[in-house]
Amino acid sequence: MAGQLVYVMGPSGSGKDSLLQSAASRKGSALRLMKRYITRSAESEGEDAFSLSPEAFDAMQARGAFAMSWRANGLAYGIPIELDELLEQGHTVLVNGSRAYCEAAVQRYPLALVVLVQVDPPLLLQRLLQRGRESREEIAQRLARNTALDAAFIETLRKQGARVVVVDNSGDLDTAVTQFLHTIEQATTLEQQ
Ligand SMILES: Nc1ncnc2c1ncn2[C@@H]1O[C@H](COP(=O)(O)OP(=O)(O)OP(=O)(O)O)[C@@H](O)[C@H]1O
Ligand SMILES: O=P(O)(O)OC[C@H]1O[C@H](OP(=O)(O)O)[C@H](O)[C@@H]1O
Repeated sequence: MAGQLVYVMGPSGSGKDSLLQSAASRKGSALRLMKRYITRSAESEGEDAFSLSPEAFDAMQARGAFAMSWRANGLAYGIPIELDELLEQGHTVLVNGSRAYCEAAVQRYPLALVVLVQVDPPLLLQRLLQRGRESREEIAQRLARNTALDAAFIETLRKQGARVVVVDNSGDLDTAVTQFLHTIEQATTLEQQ
């Protein structure tokens, strides 16, 4: 595949969606952002995703409509198979991924650039509460997930040969977007050498 997959992951509330939306909409950006299928009601605040029922999700999965899919936080997530077409065409494509699915993603796309978005832990809770998409109990469950998905797994990924970089989003979003874009530019330049 001639294109570059950029697989972005990180704790809930770390700013993956904000970062991806801002990066893809920066003036002159040629980046493509995959719109996800999520079994979440369309009324929920948040990213621009296709919302569907669990039954419809299963049917799509069965007919091979997803390039990648996973379940987390009581929801199912799917990345449309059109991802492969965009990569074949040579595009740089951004995907909002899951840490738990990362190893499988790298197995399927060994040249993927994996970006871990991090935020100082006290800020995470604050941002999730301010966003107000989940109940307090759901937020607590999302934070508890971080203990199991401790950043130590990054080392395991690197040992397996994956390209993993960290972007800190504890400051203002614009700074993180600039760092993110710089990282992608560097990775794609290196790839072409
Ligand atoms: N740098 C930032 N400074 C202040 N607020 C931010 C920053 N980045 C993101 N936010 C806010 O933090 C909240 C969480 O961000 P966002 O929804 O992008 O995170 P996420 O990683 O996509 O979360 P999830 O995985 O749960 O969907 C949002 O309300 C967003 O506006
Ligand atoms: O915890 P891990 O496995 O990294 O990610 C789980 C999933 O949860 C988040 O989605 P959202 O908060 O429902 O939009 C992520 O984007 C990911 O898809």
